[in-house]
Amino acid sequence: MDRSLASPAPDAAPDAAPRVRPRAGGLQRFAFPLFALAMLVLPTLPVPDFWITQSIYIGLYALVALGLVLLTGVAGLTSFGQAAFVGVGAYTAAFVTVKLAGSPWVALLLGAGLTVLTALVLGAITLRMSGHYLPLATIAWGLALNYTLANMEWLGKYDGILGVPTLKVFGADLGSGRGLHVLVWIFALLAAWGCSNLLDSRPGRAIRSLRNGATMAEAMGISTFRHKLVVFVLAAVLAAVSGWLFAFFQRTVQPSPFSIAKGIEYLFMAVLGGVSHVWGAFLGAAVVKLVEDQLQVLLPRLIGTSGNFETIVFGIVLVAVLKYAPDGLWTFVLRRLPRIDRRCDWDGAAPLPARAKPARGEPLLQVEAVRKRFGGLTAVNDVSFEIRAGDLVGLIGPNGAGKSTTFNLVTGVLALSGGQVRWRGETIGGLPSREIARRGISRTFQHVKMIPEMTVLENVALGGYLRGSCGTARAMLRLDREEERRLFAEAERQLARIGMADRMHELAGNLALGPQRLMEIARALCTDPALLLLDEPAAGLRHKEKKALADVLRQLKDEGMSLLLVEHDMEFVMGLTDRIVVMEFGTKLMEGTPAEVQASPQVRAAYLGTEH
Ligand SMILES: Nc1ncnc2c1ncn2[C@@H]1O[C@H](COP(=O)(O)OP(=O)(O)OP(=O)(O)O)[C@@H](O)[C@H]1O
Repeated sequence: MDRSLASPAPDAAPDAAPRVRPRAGGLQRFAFPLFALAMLVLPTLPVPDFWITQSIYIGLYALVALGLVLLTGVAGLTSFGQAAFVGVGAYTAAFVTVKLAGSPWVALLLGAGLTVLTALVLGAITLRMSGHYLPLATIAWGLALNYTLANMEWLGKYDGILGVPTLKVFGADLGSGRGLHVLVWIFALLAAWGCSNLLDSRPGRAIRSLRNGATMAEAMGISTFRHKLVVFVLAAVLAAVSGWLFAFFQRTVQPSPFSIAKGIEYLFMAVLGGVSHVWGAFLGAAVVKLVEDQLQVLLPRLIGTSGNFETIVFGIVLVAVLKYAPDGLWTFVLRRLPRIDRRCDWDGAAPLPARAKPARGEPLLQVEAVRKRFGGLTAVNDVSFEIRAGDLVGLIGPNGAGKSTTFNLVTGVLALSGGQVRWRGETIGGLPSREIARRGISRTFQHVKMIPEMTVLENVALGGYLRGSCGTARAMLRLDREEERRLFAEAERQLARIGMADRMHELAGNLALGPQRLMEIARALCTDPALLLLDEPAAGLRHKEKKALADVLRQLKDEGMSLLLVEHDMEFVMGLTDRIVVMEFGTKLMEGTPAEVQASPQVRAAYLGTEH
C-alpha cells in the first residue's frame, strides 16, 4: 500500500502481476460440468425409482430455492410467497393441457407470461416498501392466491385439476419418472448456469449491491428499484417453471403444495443451503427433501403415533442454523474446496466510452441558497457557492456544520428544502442521485459504502455501470464478456491511478479503512466524472498515504478534473485547494483562498468554538 501510494502513477498501465482474479463461483468451472453430467445420466443408471423420484423433487425445489437465493440472499428481499408463483405455473399447465387440451409448451409460455405480469404488478406495489412490509406483503399475496385457487369452481376448488397428461418431447413420452428427470435437471442446471453468470456481470453487481449498498448504487447511476423488480420477476419465473414441471410430475394439481407453509419451506431450503450461494439452493433442497423423508418414517415410529413431527424438527434446525451457521451449509463446503482463480482476460480491451470534458473555467456547479431542514433543525441554511471546471474547492467547517448534508443535497441523496442546484445551466435539484451521476457528478461517502463480499476490482467496476449497457438476459447467457473485459480493464486502470492495482483481487471487506477510501475514489473515477465530490477522503489514512493522495488529487486537477473536497485535515486542505468554503452551524461563514481562510479570525473562532 505504502509503496504504491508513495509513487502514484495516475496514468500508468495496470501492474503486470498478478494476472489472475478470484471469480465468483470459479469452482463451477470443473465441478459444474461433472455435476451436470452426473444428474443427466443418473436415470440411465440402475438407480432405484425411489431415488429418481427424490432427485426430481430436489431439482424442482432447487429451482424455487434458486430464485430465493437471488431474491433474498443476494438482493436482501425476503419472500414467503414463492409457492404461490409455483402454483401459477402448475395451474396454468394443468388448465391448458386438461381443460383446453392445449400444448404443454404453450402452457409454459402462458404460465411464464402470467407470472411475469403478476410479479411486475406485485413488485411495482411492494418493492418500494422497506423493512418488514415486503415480507408481510408476500405473505398476503401467498395467502390470497392460495385461497383463490382453492375457491375457484373452474380450477376444481380443493380437489384441483386431475388427469394432467405426461409431457412429450419430439414425440417421445417423458412419463413421470426417468424421462422427466432429465427435463427437470436440464431446467435446474440451465437456471443455475444462468444465475451464476448473472451474478458475475454488470447487472449482477448491481443486484449484489441491493442488500447493503443501495445509496451507493444509486450514486453510481444504478436504478435499485429496477434491479429489485428484475430479481423479483426472475425468482417468480423460476418458481413458475418449477410449478409447470411439477404438474407433469404429479399429474394432478391441488392448492395445498402452493400454500404459505410451502413458501416458508422453500425459504428454509435456501437459508439452510446458503442463501447467498447458487449451489446452496441445491444443497438446501437436497438436505430438506432427504431428511424430511427419513424423519417422516422415523419420528412416528419413535414417538409411537402418527403426525407431521418433521415440521417441529425443521423449526428447531432453522433456529440453530440462523444462530450457528447463518451463511448456510454451502459455506462449509466452500471452505474445504480450493478456490480457483480466473486469469485476467481484459488486456487489450477497447476503452469504455468517455464523456466530452468541459473546457477549463466553464461554470459547472451552481449551488444557490440551498437549505435542508430535518424536523426543527436547519442543517443547511441558504448556502451558495460555485465550482468551475478545473477548480479544486474545499468545504470545511467544525463538526455538524452541515458539510455532508450539503454534499448530499448536491448529489441528490437528500431532497432540498429550499434553494436550487444547477449543473452546467441545467436545474438538477430534486433529481434522483442516479440521474445526477449520469450528468457527470460522482462522489465518495463519509462512511465508506461498498460491497464487502465483492473484490476491490468488482467494487470499482460498479462505478463503470453507466458506461456499459449489457442487461440481464445477455448476462445470463454470457453474451456480455466483451463489455465485461472493457469494464474490468477500466476498473483496473482507475485502481492503478490511485496506486491500488496490486490489491484488486482482495475482498473489499478485508481492506483497512484507508485503502477502502481510496477504492471509493477509484470507483468514483470509473464513472468518468466531470466533477468529483470527496467526503473526507483523507480520514483514516496515514501521513504517507495522505501525501500520496494529495499527489493523486493534484494530478487529477492537472488533467482537468474539478473537485469538491470535504475534509477535516486542515494541512491537507490548505496545501491542496484553490478556494475554500467555510461552513458553521449550517451557514456559509466565508469563502476565499487558503491564505485568506487561514488569516480569518472568524474561521479561527469557529474552529476554537469562541464567539465572533
Ligand atoms: N438524516 C438526518 N436527520 C436529522 N439530522 C441530521 C441528519 N443528517 C444530519 N443531521 C444533522 O445535521 C447537522 C449537520 O450534519 P452534517 O453531517 O451535514 O455535518 P458535517 O459538517 O458533515 O459534520 P461532520 O464533520 O461531523 O461530519 C448535524 O446537526 C446533524 O446532526
